[in-house]
Amino acid sequence: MQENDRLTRFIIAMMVIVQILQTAGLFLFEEKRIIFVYLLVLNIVISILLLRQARQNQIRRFNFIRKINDEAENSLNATLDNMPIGVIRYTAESFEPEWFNPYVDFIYRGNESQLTAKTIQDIVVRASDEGYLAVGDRKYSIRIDEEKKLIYLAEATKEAELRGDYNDARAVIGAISVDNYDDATDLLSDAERIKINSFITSFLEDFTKEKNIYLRRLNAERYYFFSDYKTLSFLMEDKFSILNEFRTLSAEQGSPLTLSIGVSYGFDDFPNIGRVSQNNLELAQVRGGDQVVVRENAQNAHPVYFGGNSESVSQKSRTRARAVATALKTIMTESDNVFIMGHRYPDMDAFGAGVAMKAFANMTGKEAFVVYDEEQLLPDVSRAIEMLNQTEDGQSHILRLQTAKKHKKANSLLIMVDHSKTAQTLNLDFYKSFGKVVVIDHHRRDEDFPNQALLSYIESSASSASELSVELLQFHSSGRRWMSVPAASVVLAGISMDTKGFTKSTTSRTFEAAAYLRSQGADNNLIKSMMATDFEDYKQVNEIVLQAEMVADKMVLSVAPEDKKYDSVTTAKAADTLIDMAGVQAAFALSHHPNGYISISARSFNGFNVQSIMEEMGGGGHFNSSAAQIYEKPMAEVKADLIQIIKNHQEN
Ligand SMILES: Nc1ncnc2c1ncn2[C@@H]1O[C@H](COP(=O)(O)O[C@H]2[C@@H](O)[C@H](n3cnc4c(N)ncnc43)O[C@@H]2COP(=O)(O)O)[C@@H](O)[C@H]1O
Ligand SMILES: [Mn+2]
Repeated sequence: MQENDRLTRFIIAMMVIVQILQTAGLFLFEEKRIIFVYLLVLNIVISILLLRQARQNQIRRFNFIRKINDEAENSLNATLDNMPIGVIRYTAESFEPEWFNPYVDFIYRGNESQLTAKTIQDIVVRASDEGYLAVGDRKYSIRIDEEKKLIYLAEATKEAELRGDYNDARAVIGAISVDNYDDATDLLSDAERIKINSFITSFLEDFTKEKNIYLRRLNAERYYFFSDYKTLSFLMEDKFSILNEFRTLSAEQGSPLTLSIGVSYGFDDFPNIGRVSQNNLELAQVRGGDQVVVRENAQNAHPVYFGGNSESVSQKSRTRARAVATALKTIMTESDNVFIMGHRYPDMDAFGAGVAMKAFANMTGKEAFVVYDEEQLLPDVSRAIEMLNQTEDGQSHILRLQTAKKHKKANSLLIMVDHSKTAQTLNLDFYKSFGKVVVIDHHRRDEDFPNQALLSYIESSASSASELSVELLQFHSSGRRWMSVPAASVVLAGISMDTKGFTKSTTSRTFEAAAYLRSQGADNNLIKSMMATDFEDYKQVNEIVLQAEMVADKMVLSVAPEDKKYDSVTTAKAADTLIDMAGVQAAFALSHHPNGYISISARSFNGFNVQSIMEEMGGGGHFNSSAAQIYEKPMAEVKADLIQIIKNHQEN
């Protein structure tokens, strides 16, 4: 601005001088030639002066801009050097640090962690999770300039603490149920019952008091608690060791009590947090009890399981069976007809439960059909169908899928037996065509549960789905005998298969169900001929058994010859055979299945949990009898993975 003023003033002064000199020239010189020369010289001098002045101005301006630039650069460097924000530039491909300011040095000075490509990759990942970078006891917020590959780190220890406090303050509601309370106290004297009640109450009160948790007793077997997420995270880190303590102490008291706990948490909507905790409790119970299920009150939140380290305790209560039988009668009465379907490749238990539920529907006055698929028939079930087909009722009501579809009406009811995962159902399209579904199962409930289920009777402590179905039959008010001798025999064969001839997973209820079926005419000879093993099948089972090797302490594993394929029953029978051998606590049989996957059957006894091992392999099942199907992996890799998981379980 000053430069411009100076130039303007200089030009005005020059013009005034030129004007004066020209006027003076005109008066002084008379001859035109002299005047011309005079004016020419004057113009040249003036132009030279003007040009000099303009040049000087330009130099001055350049110097001024350079000075400003130098000052700006110095102050930027000073800012980068001194500002309390870390700036890191990294390479696009390898995340190597390329340049960083002194504050980054300050962040890492005296700390074990160093700025490496790995650290930078972690920082970039954390930034997308809206997380903080922790270095020593300080935390830094992260901003990333993706385009310029720049990371900005600003001290945010306080902010992170506040955010942590905010999350830690989330409300937690829990529901606790004492498993097996009715059965454990049924035959006790009043004094003994009071002793057990006082043990439960004082155990839970001591525990919650120590952890600063609010506890409320609803009745002898049901409690609720209220806390915050900080306390819950301690309990989760501790893997809810309260389960083990309670189980051990109650065993010392002489009663087989365990706890099931459902927990949920969130910021608001307390009624829903309470509802989710209640659902989680039910999930813990149907998974077999002695466990905790934690799930946040948020859409798509997944449940986290703790415990489940003891075999299912008998939780079935007659009250529940009666209530389910009553509700089922109502649902059936409101339906046009009833279809019953087992899992894929239904076994004798699935088929037996189907036959029993058909009898239940008939007792309710409804027509019912047991559905099978010719492409998915096991030999024993095939023999059972043949036997039932010899009766007129069997011919018309044990139906192939295609025929069953013709009988289906808009208001038909589907009963899923011996499974609760939709992915395992005999035919997914047929299942999807029903608006009303009831589930009767003895497997632990998991995700992939039918969302149109009106009612479920799931008891993982029951020996079989056939046992559960018979229990419902017993609570049907109609006293008439509804089952033919072959039908009662098929149902008893179902219980017999899942209990390996009444030698495993039996309770007094199993024998009550068997006695009921005998009273309906179940015939041992029919059962034996249905369940007989073919000679060829027997040889195949032995082929697998002969490959057995001990892979860890009391752990036997057998891989079937790889050039042959075996159905899942053969593999299951091989595992059944191996678990009966002396010194074996868990047995695993692996084979190539005709459907292209590798099937694993796992069996155990004496408190070893094969369910969690199979869950890690992507399958599931029961504590003592589980399986998995592995796709697109070579046998050697599946075997190595399995051995590693077995060893990890043994170490823990
Ligand atoms: N992917 C899975 N997810 C969850 N649970 C699974 C999965 N795959 C299997 N399971 C369950 O695991 C157990 C054990 O299965 P398994 O295949 O090893 O054994 C079942 C049958 O193959 C077997 N079986 C059928 N007929 C006979 C027979 N005549 N003799 C001997 N064994 C036979 O018995 C098991 C049936 O068990 P159930 O369905 O629980 O009644 C199993 O629970 C799968 O559902
Ligand atoms: Mn079963």
